[in-house]
Amino acid sequence: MRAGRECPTLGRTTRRGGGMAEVYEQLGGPDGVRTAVTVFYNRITADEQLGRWFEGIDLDRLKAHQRAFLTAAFGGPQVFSGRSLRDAHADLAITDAAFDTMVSTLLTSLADLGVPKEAVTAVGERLEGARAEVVTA
Ligand code: HEM
Repeated sequence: MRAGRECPTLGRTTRRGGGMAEVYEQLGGPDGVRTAVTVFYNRITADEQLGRWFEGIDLDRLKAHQRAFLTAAFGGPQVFSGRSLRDAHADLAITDAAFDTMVSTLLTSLADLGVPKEAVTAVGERLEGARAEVVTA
C-alpha cells in the first residue's frame, strides 16, 4: 500500500510515512538528523514566545526535551523519564499557541532540510495527537 492511503481495516494505524526510520533516512542518517536537531534547536531558542518556558532551564535538560520531542515527532519508542506527558507538563501552563510554534518550527525545519511533504505532514499529525496532554492553559 502506498504511504498516505488508509487501510480499510486498520485505518490510521497503517504506516503513512514519517515514521522514525523513514524520517531518519530522508534526513540523510545520523549526520542529517544532527543537522536537523541543530537547526530546530537554534530556531526554538531564538523564539521570543517560547523563551518563557525554556529560559533558565539548563542546557542538558533542554537537550533532553528536544530529544523527547523529536522522538515523539518521528514516532520512535518513548525514551522519557517515568512521567507521563500530561504529568510532565501539568504545571507549565503551556498554551495552544506555544504548542503550535514548537510544531510548526519543527515542520518548517524538516521541510527546509528536504524531507518530503507527505512525511512532514505525517509528523505534524502525530504531534497533534499529543496536544491534549501537553497544552494546559
Ligand atoms: C509532543 C510534544 C512534547 C513532548 C513529547 C514533550 C516531552 C517532554 C517530556 C518527556 C518532559 C519531561 C522531562 C522529564 O521528566 O524530565 C517534558 C518537560 C517539559 N516540557 Fe515538554 N514536550 C512536548 C511539548 C512541549 C511544549 C510545546 C513546551 C513549551 C512550549 C514544552 C515545555 C516543557 C518544559 C518547560 C518541561 C520541563 C523541563 C524541565 O524542567 O526539565 N514541552 N516535555
